[in-house]
Amino acid sequence: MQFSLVTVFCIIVFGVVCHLITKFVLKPYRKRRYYKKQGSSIQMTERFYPFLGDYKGIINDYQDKGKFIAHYVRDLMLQKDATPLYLFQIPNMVILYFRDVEWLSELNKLIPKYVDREPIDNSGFGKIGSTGGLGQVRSTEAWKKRREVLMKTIGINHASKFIPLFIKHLDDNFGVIGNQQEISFSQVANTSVFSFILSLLFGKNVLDQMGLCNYEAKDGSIKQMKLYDCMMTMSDDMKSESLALYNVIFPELVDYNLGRENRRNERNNKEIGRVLNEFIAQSTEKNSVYAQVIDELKDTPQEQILSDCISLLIGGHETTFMSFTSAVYCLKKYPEVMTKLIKEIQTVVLEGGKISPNDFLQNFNHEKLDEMEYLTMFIKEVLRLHPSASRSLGYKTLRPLKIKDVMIPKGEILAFDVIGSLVSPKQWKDPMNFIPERFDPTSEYFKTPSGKNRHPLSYIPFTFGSRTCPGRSLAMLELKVAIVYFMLKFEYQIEEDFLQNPDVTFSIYSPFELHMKINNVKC
Ligand code: HEM
Repeated sequence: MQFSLVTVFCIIVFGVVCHLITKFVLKPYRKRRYYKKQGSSIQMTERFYPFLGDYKGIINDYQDKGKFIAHYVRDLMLQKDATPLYLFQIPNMVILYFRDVEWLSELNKLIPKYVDREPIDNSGFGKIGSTGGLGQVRSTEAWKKRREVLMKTIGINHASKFIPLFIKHLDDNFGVIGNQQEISFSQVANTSVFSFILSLLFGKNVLDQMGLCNYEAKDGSIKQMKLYDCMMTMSDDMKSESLALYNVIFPELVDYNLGRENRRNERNNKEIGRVLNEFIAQSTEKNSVYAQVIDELKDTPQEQILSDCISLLIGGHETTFMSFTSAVYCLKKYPEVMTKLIKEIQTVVLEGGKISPNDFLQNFNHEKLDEMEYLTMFIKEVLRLHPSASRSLGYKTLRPLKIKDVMIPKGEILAFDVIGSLVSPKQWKDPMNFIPERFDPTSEYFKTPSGKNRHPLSYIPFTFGSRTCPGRSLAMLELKVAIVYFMLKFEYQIEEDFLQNPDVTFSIYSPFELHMKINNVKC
């Protein structure tokens, strides 16, 4: 009996070891060989490790040196031998990055019939409220209808009506800052954008009326926190867990909430859902996006609309405040750009001194924003060189496909390489230089280095096609308002070393925070 138990145990261990070796060594190597045979269109790392794939090399080269991991992908694009595709492999995950306009164009034709959304970001912040919201589900007819209604509610024709609400949230957070104060700009921008999006989605009084979350800390103690603080703390918890080696090797641990930390994250995640649900159940707000969509889509379950709104909250928060932060950083880094923007604010917004900054901020005239051509070019350049989302969400091939000369099997994860595409030396002159004029048709930088017109898919900070960012118009408006607001109100100073550090960027997962000193509060 004893012998047979030992035998069974040995067989099980042997089986598990064989399974792990197949899954983490043989299959990844086979996949690599498969794509190598597909021709020269696909680049992959030279240092590929059993069990770890590309992970170790990238961590060594980037994370450990305090650099932003996505710059690894961007820097590949700047190499002479850059190929249209890049294969990124970590143990249980393979992503084929598309970064050439012709290939992106081919991919676009296949979405959503043959290639559709696959939620692969479940280990990071994407997991918060991941109950199958707008950005996490397949492109069904029902999804399309909900997306249309949500976009109509937050889209450009309506977005300008949210300006007073946004200014109020900017005032609540920036208005308390005094002369000579040292601040974490990232923190203040983060809170402003989050509280605005939350109010827009669920109601003006959401922050006063919403209950507290019972956040479970690492040591098991429970802390009562406001929703915002809870989400931010959880975001940090989840980001650090998503980079933990055991979760990278076994993403199932995250999927099924196994392990102490993953279980704790899941409990905290549910707590956020509970607080939001409680608030919605007792809210009488009629003008919120949530209430309007409920009103229009009577047949759609309310939980679905709540999940969609959480998708908007998550999609529209970090991306936007990070871009705002990059903009303020770039203005100090490139003083000539700051001078041009100040001039435009003086002429267009303040009408050469006829209007005072205070008056303008109290009666924000959004039509003036449309006249600010330099501001628009500046924001476009910020989003090009500092995209806050460095790649698209995941797309999955629903059947084997041939794109140009490459056969891609069913079930492969594809992504738009946003950060790489935006510096493609074929499309952009001096791609690493910050030149807002490259969006001015009269500028020499408007064309490609070979003098042609740039391909429409060369500029993809929000990607394109049927799954493009639904919040892009709102985001552009928010950025314009926030930048003009900040410039009218403050003179500021950023440490020179930080300004000169070429690695600094503000993006999801980037390791930087912007600190500054306020030299003067102007109004
Ligand atoms: C500067 C700000 C923003 C940037 C750079 C940005 C960028 C992106 C990118 C790259 C994607 C992935 C698209 C794809 O997978 O092809 C995306 C998706 C998404 N974004 Fe944004 N975004 C921003 C602001 C917003 C805002 C303000 C909202 C909502 C209020 C929002 C909501 C979403 C949602 C819901 C998705 C998923 C779309 C889907 O799968 O159908 N984003 N965004």
